[in-house]
Amino acid sequence: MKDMFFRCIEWLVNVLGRMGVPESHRTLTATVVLWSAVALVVILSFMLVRRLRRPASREITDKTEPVVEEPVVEEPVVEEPVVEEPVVEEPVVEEPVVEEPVVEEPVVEEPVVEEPVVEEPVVEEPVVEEPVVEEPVVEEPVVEEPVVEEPVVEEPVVEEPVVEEPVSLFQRMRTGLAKTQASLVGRIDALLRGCQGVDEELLEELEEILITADLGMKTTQQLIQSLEMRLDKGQLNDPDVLREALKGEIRDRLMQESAPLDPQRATPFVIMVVGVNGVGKTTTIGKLAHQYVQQGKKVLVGAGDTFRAAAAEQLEVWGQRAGVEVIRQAAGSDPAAVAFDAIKAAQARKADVLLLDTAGRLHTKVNLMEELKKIRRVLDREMPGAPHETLLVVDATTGQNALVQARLFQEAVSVSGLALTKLDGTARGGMLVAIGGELGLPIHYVGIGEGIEDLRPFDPDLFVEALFRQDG
Ligand SMILES: Nc1nc2c(ncn2[C@@H]2O[C@H](COP(=O)(O)OP(=O)(O)OP(=O)(O)O)[C@@H](O)[C@H]2O)c(=O)[nH]1
Repeated sequence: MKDMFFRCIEWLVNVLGRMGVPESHRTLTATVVLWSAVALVVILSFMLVRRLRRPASREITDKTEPVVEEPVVEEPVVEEPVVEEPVVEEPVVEEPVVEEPVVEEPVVEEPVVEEPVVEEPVVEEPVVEEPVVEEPVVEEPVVEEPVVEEPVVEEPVVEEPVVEEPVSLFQRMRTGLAKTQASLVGRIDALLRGCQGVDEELLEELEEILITADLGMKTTQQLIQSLEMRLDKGQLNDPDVLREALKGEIRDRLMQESAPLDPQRATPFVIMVVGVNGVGKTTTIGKLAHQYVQQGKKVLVGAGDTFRAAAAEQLEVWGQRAGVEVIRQAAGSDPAAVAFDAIKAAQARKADVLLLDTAGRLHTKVNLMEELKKIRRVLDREMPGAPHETLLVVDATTGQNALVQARLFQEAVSVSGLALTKLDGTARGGMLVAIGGELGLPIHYVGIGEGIEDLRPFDPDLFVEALFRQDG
């Protein structure tokens, strides 16, 4: 065996020599080749043996009959005693290994030629994004069912005619005259209540009540004299008759003097408005302007109160409310000059009515009265007969002082009529009768509030009824 091995080596060395392998490498190469061949033979043999053995085993497997699993009858397991046989260990005869001398030949390392790695370019296929085809959302139309509103059958509101006048005016008068009613009529009723008849003594007590209720001395005496005459004639035998007679006398006094303003008398119809500070002149002019505009008249307003700075502005406000033009000059200018401008403008613009405001500073009454006289002269010069009305505005809550004021203005500018303001307040109705009785002046208007509509023609009947009302 050994010889055969060395002979093979020799043979291989020769073959390698013929192949041109250098001598120094031949033996080693031959040894390696031979051992490799031996190893290859051994491996092939082993594989051949395994291949030959496999079919037999497969056949056995194929021929295996199906296992019929019989019911397992579990018999009692009789455990037999395990007789452990003694293991006879055979002596291992180790053959002596003959180590052959290893001839180490220098290893010639062949240069490793590394082949260049050719990296194939990665061709990135373009990602073709398929377009997302969004299916259109077909919104189904919301079919709103029509709300069938049942027709609201509004029953016709049958507005009953509200008879505002004279009811509301009467109510306001009643409220405004409550104080007078208590101090005058209330006391008269208390006096007459227990009386069986009417005599001089009763009339004297009545006289006292009238004087203290703002009717003034002169008016009171006139009234008592008239009642005494009736008593003498035997017409006053009952307290109720006396009450009705007094009521009639007061109404007559108010009625006698009352006369409506008549703007038809002249064009322009000039109304000069006078009165002391704060009685309601400007407000009354605004309300009057509104009334005339409502009647379809062309109205102009002259701001003759140049003394109080804010007076003209206040009048402008009322002018705007009523929709009329206001003729004015700077504060402090001559009121007569304003009167001149105003009447000229009224004539030029063919106004139907000219309302002229004036100052009301009573503390400089001499100057005031002179000023008012001058205004009158200017107006009369520009339009003979003007002013056609000189309206004295009196605050109904003033009492006896109103009578004093009225006398003053009457003397200076010959007042032709009255406008009684604030009758919706705590008016002193007795004073009204006094002014009418003593000065013989008609009461044209009453103011029953601060609104533009709150000016009413004076109605003596209504006034007396409100004053002499009996509660309950
Ligand atoms: N309750 C009530 N108030 C009134 C009435 N008339 C006027 N007034 C108020 O009285 C106040 C004075 O009114 P004005 O019109 O400014 O008085 P005036 O006389 O012009 O005053 P001067 O410009 O200072 O001279 C205001 O507050 C008005 O609103 C009325 O009839 N009833």
